[in-house]
Amino acid sequence: MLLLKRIFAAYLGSQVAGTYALINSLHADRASSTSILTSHVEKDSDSIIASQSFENADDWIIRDLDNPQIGALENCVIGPKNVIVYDTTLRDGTQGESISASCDDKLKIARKLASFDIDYIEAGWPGSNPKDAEFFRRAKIELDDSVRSKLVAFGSTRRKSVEVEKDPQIQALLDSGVPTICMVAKAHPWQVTEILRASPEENLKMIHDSVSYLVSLGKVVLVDLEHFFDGYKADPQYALKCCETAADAGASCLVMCDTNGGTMPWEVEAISREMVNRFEPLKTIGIHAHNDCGMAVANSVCASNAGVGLIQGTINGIGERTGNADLCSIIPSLALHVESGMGCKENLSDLTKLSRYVDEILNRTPSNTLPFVGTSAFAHKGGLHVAAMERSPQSYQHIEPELVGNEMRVLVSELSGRQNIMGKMSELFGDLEEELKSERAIAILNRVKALENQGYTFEGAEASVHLMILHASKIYCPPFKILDYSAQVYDHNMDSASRVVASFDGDGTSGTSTSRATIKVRAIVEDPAESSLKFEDTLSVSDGNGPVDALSKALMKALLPVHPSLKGVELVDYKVRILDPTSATGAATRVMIEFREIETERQWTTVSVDRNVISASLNALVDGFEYVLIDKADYCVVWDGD
Ligand SMILES: CC(=O)SCCNC(=O)CCNC(=O)[C@H](O)C(C)(C)COP(=O)(O)OP(=O)(O)OC[C@H]1O[C@@H](n2cnc3c(N)ncnc32)[C@H](O)[C@@H]1OP(=O)(O)O
Ligand SMILES: CC(C)C(=O)C(=O)O
Repeated sequence: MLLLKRIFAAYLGSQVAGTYALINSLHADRASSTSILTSHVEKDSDSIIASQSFENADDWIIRDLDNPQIGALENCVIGPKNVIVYDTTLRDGTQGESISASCDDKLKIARKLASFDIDYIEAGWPGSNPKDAEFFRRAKIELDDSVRSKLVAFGSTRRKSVEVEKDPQIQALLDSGVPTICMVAKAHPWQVTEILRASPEENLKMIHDSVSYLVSLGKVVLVDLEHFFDGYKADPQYALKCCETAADAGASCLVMCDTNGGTMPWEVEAISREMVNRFEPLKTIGIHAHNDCGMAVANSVCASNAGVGLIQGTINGIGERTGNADLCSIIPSLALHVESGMGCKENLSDLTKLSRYVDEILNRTPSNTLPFVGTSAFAHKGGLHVAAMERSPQSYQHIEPELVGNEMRVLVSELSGRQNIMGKMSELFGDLEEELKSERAIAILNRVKALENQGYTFEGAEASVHLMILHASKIYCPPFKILDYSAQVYDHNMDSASRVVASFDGDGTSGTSTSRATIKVRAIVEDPAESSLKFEDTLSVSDGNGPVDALSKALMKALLPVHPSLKGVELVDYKVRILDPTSATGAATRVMIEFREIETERQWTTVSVDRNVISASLNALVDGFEYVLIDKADYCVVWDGD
């Protein structure tokens, strides 16, 4: 107790009353957050005493949490067990190829990140373009004040021959109006002399002037030390000098950047440990890793293991070149495998939604293979895997998918075993007699393997697998079937504008081809007079942009009077793949069609293979319509013999 009093007295000295954290500086102890005591103290008051005893006075350091000029990031609890999550999707993420976000998009993503409780959201470079400046103007009004996340404006140190007060880019950072600023500074002597074309001393002055100016105006400043790891390896003294200059000027956090993404995890861990020993806990140490060697997540996790307190990254790993460290991997890895503390940990089950939302807003096709959040992250294909999963889900999963809001899936393909099919049968029919299930599963499995050998692929077409299982059951009756069909294409002007040569010798008119399809459908309908079901045949004709479009419309026209709910079904994708290109126009084609039901947003895909692309397309269309009707038809009839 006496010791504690002495430490506070020694450290507070001339300080004013305020909130202080007492932190054990022995890094080995950092894993335990009990080594940290935060206390509101009155100067010279005895009330600071906590009912804990402290063994070794020299191991304790006081951090002033009210004064950003001295302190590290506010309320940050450091150590491998606690991490501050810093998102740069809206800044470095948008530096990725083909990624562009409007101001509205950025606001939507910022709101989503805030609802996930990300600690810091780096939202853009206001000195770079009007859109980013507008973002900060609108964010002040449109982002809810109650969100815990802090918005960060990004910029660089002042230009080499410009006074800091007159640097327009620094002014834009101030104009952003946010209290937290992150600025990039060079930390590699070669980069300074060759790229900035400044002297090493000039660079230090640029860092000092820029940080101290912003801090003097009350800003909390993080410094992103560009090329830090390469700089540290080339000239550790200079890299550390850059850090010390930033720290002395009042920066709260020093972020080590692996800008070129070429540093290995063991190097990151060793250098991070040096930095933590030197600067923590008075300053927070952070990491910003790029993925050029595919090491960005590993590097970030290793840095955390060395005691780094802040990790920068982006959602889905988007960013310059091969991207940034993916927060969708780092957050769950640290939360679930390292058991680190994080502000957003409670929202972990929303992670998959967050990942897909960001892709949707940025108009990107989500990558299936993303760890934790991809649709394949918990998809099981190999027969042995699926059989083992049936006995215990732990056999081939590192976590329960629900923890990150994802789901387990079983794929059916030529690599399946009985269990892949039996699982699907249980989903469809509930409890079936085990022997019957196993017998049928083998028959279905053999058919799957034979069809995949012909070019079918079932793992992306679960609706077709579902139908195959139903059709194998003696009691299933499809709600309709096609009795016959024909499709024609008619063109009376081959010089129309749709030919590439039309601009030379055509008459410039638009395409003149017409496609027409005729289809005869037998559907099961209710007979109100008899209170029973009966078959009804309909012949329908439709024109379309091409023969497949005409067939799709004719089929819809025949089915709608019987099944009005089909009105809400649309085709969202139609893929054709030639399976044996050497057969040229006579090649077998695989058609995959993706459907969507607007009301429920349910999506499903069907597959068919045929040497005739029209037949393959019609079969996939029929399967798609049949699949959606299964849930809606509550009857079960056997066809009358034919
Ligand atoms: C590692 C990173 O990802 S850092 C972030 C990178 N992001 C971006 O560049 C996106 C936003 N950038 C932009 O909009 C523009 O590049 C701007 C507005 C910042 C600057 O545009 P311009 O004034 O036309 O400069 P330009 O893009 O050619 O950059 C080169 C200048 O920046 C200076 N510069 C580069 N890094 C720094 C730095 N850390 N501190 C100060 N100046 C720097 C260079 O010395 C050079 O100036 P000089 O010609 O006087 O020597
Ligand atoms: C500005 C910093 C953080 C950066 O993007 C990098 O060094 O890669």
